[in-house]
Amino acid sequence: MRYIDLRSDTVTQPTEAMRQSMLHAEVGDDVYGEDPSINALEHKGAELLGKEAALFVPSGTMSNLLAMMSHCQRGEGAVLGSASHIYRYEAQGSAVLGSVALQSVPMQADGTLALKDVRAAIAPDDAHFVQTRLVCLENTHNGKVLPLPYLREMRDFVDEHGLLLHLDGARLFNAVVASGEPVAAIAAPFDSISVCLSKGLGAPVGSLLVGSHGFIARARRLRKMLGGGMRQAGILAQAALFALDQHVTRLADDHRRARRLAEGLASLPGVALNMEEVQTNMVFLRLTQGDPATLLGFMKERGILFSGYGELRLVTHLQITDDDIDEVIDAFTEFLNG
Ligand SMILES: Cc1ncc(COP(=O)(O)O)c(CN[C@H](C(=O)O)[C@H](C)O)c1O
Repeated sequence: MRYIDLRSDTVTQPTEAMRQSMLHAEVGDDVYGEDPSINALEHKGAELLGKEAALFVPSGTMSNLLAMMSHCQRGEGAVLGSASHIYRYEAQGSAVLGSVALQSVPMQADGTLALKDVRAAIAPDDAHFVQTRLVCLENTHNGKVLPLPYLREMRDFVDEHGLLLHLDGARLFNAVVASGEPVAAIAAPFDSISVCLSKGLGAPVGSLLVGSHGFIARARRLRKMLGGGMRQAGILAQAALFALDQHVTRLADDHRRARRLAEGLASLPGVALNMEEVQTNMVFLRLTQGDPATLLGFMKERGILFSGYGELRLVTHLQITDDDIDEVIDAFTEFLNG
């Protein structure tokens, strides 16, 4: 059975054209630095984001972990949003494996961290406290694009306080397409950026961690220590190169479909949905009538999957079509008009 799978853009599958590209990838042993496709991808990633170097990493979670461990020594602290992926959905790996203290602050409705909250979280220079070293942002956050002026303001803030700045840019290219800003402009304020290739871009595996030569050299050693050294993974890197060439501008289709889905659902009785938050490929909604678990079961019977409890999340992506959007709106209408 083919599902209309709106659980996440992590479910994207390689297209036939991408598979053909993968088939002919040049490969080598990446631990020796000899995989031509991985080297090409890392070079392209660094160049695109305007940084010195990049590292191909098996997952976004590992990419963020390497950033935290490369920036922060054992016992140093990182300030990040309490609803950020690094804080909530990466098993606190930075703390467990990297001994980095995670200093969470509230996230504002638009996905930003209030400077006053970040300032308050910075530990005083006193042996009773950790030494705060890093601030982490997430763009997009729950599908919302962080404004470029805010990113530049945060850069000035961390410079003022002698801190470093990391971006969890799992959906960076969604932010690029939605904002119209060049990727290098969005990346410029950050010391390091993690970019997922396996979400909306449609590669089967992988992320790129981008930063300075020294930072990436440390991250490369830590990746090996964590067992992330890869051999002939150029097959995967070639998919990512294909995605960067062919799947960036089409993210606008995902955004258009998400907006159309949201507009179709927002008008239904029993749905609470904020259209202003539908900025890229994610639609969040709450039911004001009916039980979310009952809805999820009703939808699954009709071959429609999405996630969330309380607040529901529907994510459009490479394999979601215009007809799928119509079908989902019709199914919601049937459920809510009972
Ligand atoms: C902002 C951000 N940063 C990092 C990651 C981790 O990427 P992976 O480790 O899954 O490759 C994710 C994955 N997000 C997944 C999803 O959205 O379905 C789940 C929640 O882990 C993410 O959303």
